[in-house]
Amino acid sequence: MAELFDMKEIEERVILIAVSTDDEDDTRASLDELEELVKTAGGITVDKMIQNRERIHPGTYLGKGKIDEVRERIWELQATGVVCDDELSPAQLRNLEDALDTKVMDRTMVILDIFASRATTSEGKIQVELAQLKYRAARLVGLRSSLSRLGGGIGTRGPGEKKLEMDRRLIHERIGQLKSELEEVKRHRDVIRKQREKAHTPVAAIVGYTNAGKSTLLNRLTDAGILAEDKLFATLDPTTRNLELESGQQIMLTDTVGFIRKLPHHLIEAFKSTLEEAKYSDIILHVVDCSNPNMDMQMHVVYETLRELKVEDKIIVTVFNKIDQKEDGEFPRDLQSDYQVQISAKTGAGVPELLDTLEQILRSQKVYLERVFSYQEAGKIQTIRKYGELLSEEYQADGIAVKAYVPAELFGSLIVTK
Ligand SMILES: Nc1nc2c(ncn2[C@@H]2O[C@H](COP(=O)(O)OP(=O)(O)OP(=O)(O)O)[C@@H](O)[C@H]2O)c(=O)[nH]1
Ligand SMILES: [Mg+2]
Repeated sequence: MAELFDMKEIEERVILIAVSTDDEDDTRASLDELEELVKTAGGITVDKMIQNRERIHPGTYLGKGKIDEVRERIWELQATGVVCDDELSPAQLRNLEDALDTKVMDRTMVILDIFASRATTSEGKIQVELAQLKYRAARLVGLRSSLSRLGGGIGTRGPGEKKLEMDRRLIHERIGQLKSELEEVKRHRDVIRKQREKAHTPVAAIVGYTNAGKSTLLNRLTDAGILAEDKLFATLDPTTRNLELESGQQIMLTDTVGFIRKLPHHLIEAFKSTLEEAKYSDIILHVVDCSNPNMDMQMHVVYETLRELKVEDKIIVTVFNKIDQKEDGEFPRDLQSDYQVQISAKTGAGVPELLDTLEQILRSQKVYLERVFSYQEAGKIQTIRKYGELLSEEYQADGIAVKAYVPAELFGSLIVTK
């Protein structure tokens, strides 16, 4: 699919537009974020305009007066297009394009475009293409009437429409094909997950708003060598690395794609198997950029998205990151989570506390075991060493006295004498 902003030709200079239905500060923050998204996608923002309205205009997104104003600004600034901060309906897109006589894009298109340029693995590419096609298929239905209008009078099927019928069929065929490819990838993922479960290695998923510092944290903890950038959606594909804690306990850490407000629905659907990494984890590490003025809203979006993905009843550690950059001395709080730590993934401050917290959680999920194992049972002590935490072992005449924390599911097999 073609790039949204054609970087090879002249610069794309766009005006960002939003409709504010209640809190204007919030709309402004959302527009600032859209500017970042546009920049990441290769475009330049030349102006930002907000219309205060009771609700979004169902036919044209903006009201008539504002449309005239925007048209004038486009001319003054020689803008090449506009980007709306909400996902437009097919009709809104068409009407606004007609009214402004310029290229109209929306937030969803920009996000899809960034995802498309970031996807590197075949899974990522399949997921992006699927999301793009679904978005496009919906728009084609809308475009039909306008194109057939071009084709001829009432009752004549215009050439435009015939082509669209064909496009639509091809698109649906391709969607079907992509879906079955995704199924295959998913099966593979399930196999790996089962293996992990069998190995009794706990998994922690690193989630959070885009640009919070998730990849930087994983790199800090495991030398994962993942690209961490001051750009939105630097990471699309999940990376998993093993980490050995001080007690010898192993834990798998998975870095995931970041969340953002108004994350397009088709993207969530297409990226479900990637986003679901969090669902199959034992612990959620929620990384929050506590130097960001919109921290509260970002945390809210993360919780909402987790709910949407049905990630429930998990132990959550809120990792307040970038404390090195936080200006006020206030202590950030998250009332929704069980554990909280403050760190700087960049400088390493607070990381030992985070590791301690992980040990503490994993230990609390284990049961205490104190028993004398006969010498024939020495193999079981190996098992404890591997999956649990061996506190002490003492060689006595009648066997080996052991004190340890072991995973609950192994407890039964360790106390029966064979
Ligand atoms: N000052 C400071 N900057 C940080 C810290 N942690 C991360 N960063 C910076 O924040 C930016 C984003 O970091 P990433 O690790 O790529 O963030 P991410 O959450 O993985 O972002 P996405 O993959 O895009 O969702 C980078 O420029 C990092 O260098 C920190 O503790 N302090
Ligand atoms: Mg990342």
